Amino acid sequence: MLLSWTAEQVRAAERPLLTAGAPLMERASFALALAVVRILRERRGRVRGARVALLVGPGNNGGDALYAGAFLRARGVEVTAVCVASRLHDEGARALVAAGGRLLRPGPDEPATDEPVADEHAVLDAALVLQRADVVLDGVLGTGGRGGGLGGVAAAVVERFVGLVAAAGAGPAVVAVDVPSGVGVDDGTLTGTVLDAELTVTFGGAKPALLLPPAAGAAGRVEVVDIGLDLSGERPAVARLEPADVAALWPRPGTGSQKYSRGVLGVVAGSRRYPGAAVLATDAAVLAGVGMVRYLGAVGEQVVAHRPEVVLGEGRVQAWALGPGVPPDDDAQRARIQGALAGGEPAVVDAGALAALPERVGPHVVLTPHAGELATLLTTRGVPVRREDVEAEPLRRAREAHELTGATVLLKGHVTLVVGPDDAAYAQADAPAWLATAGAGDVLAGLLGALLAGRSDDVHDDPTLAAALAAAAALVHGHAADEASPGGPVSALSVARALPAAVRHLLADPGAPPA
Ligand SMILES: NC(=O)C1=CN([C@@H]2O[C@H](COP(=O)(O)OP(=O)(O)OC[C@H]3O[C@@H](n4cnc5c(N)ncnc54)[C@H](O)[C@@H]3O)[C@@H](O)[C@H]2O)[C@@H](O)CC1
Ligand SMILES: [K+]
Repeated sequence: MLLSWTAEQVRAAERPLLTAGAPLMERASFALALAVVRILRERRGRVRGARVALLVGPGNNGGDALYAGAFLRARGVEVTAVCVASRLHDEGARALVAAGGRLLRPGPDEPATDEPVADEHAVLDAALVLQRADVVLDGVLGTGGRGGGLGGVAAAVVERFVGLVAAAGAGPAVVAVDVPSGVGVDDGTLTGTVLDAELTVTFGGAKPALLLPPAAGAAGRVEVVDIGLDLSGERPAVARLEPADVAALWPRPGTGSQKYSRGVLGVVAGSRRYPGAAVLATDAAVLAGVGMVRYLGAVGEQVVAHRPEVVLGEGRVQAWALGPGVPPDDDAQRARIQGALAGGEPAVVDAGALAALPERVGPHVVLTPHAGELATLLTTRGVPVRREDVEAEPLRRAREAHELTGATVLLKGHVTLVVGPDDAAYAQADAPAWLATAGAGDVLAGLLGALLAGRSDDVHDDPTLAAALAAAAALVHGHAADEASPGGPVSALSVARALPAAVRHLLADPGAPPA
């Protein structure tokens, strides 16, 4: 499991070590320099003679960059620090200069003030230094950053640099120091000017912004460096499940299992207008390995024609998948959905079922909206927001929906967020971009329903488990898409078809990357 901690949690963990004189910055900057050395070797074969530019802000984040620069000088790298704040980490700057590095000061502003930048030429010179480098280290702001992007000289230099790179069609590798400077470290917001990184080297533990959309998109690959912090007593702010975690969560049949003990999923989905949603949801549930699927709705014939395993009509179930392909004006389905939710079994509430959600439910109910549906849900509950607001602050909005409804909330997106009770938050980045296709959500609803049915008793005992299962479903969904069509276009039906292989691979060798 990849875990992340807030800026404050990391600061608190640093404190006792700093008091005891532990060389945290030395550890951080040495690891940072090694990461740069690896990139230089990959990019140009040798380290000596390479050019590295540092973007340096006023605090310890800049200090990390400056010390890393000094280490790189010792390996024969030409290092120039572009200092974009009036303050500077003095010892770091002295170490760099003593090692033969160069300091460039394009202007006097603080990194995020909106004051106009005086000297266009100095800004261009600084941007050219960055553009001509093999690697740029972004050390303007780290955990001390307040979000909202860069300002002042920092923004001017970064914008100019990005323009030069775009015009040239290629540029240096950008490595973010701890986090991309200017992101909302704890909430993952991404506004204003932020330099996109290819790699983020982060210290002591990942920060939420490195997992959460939209900021995670600016972080690139994330490398966590152990600098000796003890965060074991802290509750992580945001987690990301990895294959081994999913293997541990997945219900496996034993020799004594039969279809009822393995879980029966009730599916209320589809309509004459959208029969495919019922087919996809039931297909995914069957193929995810649930004991049995019961279908309730108007298109049973089509469902059974596609999946003869499905049973039609009412009966006992251990969990529900509700809503795919159900239009808001379908009173019969709406009544079934409300009846299902009143029964208290774990349930997935998707698409058309979101409008039938009672005022309050428990966390055993998992909502699976996309950003637009979450905006509608919040608006109807007195928090008027638009889709763009949800996309800008997905964690905050998913939390609001959890607080307003009581449900576990899975917010679909390129990175899927899951929010549940006790501040649980997961950010799963398993889905290839190709998975943004019609019907993919219906497959996820059936898949998650199967998982809830298989672990229904455990969810009753501990409703907080629903959030972990929802995150696991997001991971399996992404792996199935990769399995169905590695690196290429994928249809929802082929994702469902790939579920058995995806699950089999996860259970057999959870350490292996997806096919
Ligand atoms: N404390 C330590 O010993 C260690 C700190 N580390 C590094 O130190 C970083 C944190 O350092 P700092 O706490 O000095 O903070 P930063 O270096 O992130 O930021 C420096 C200062 O910039 C100012 N600032 C923040 N947002 C601003 C804005 N929007 N406009 C203008 N000014 C703004 C604040 O006064 C802030 O303290 C970490 O991200 C990490 O890179 C690492 O070296 C590990 C050890
Ligand atoms: K940074």
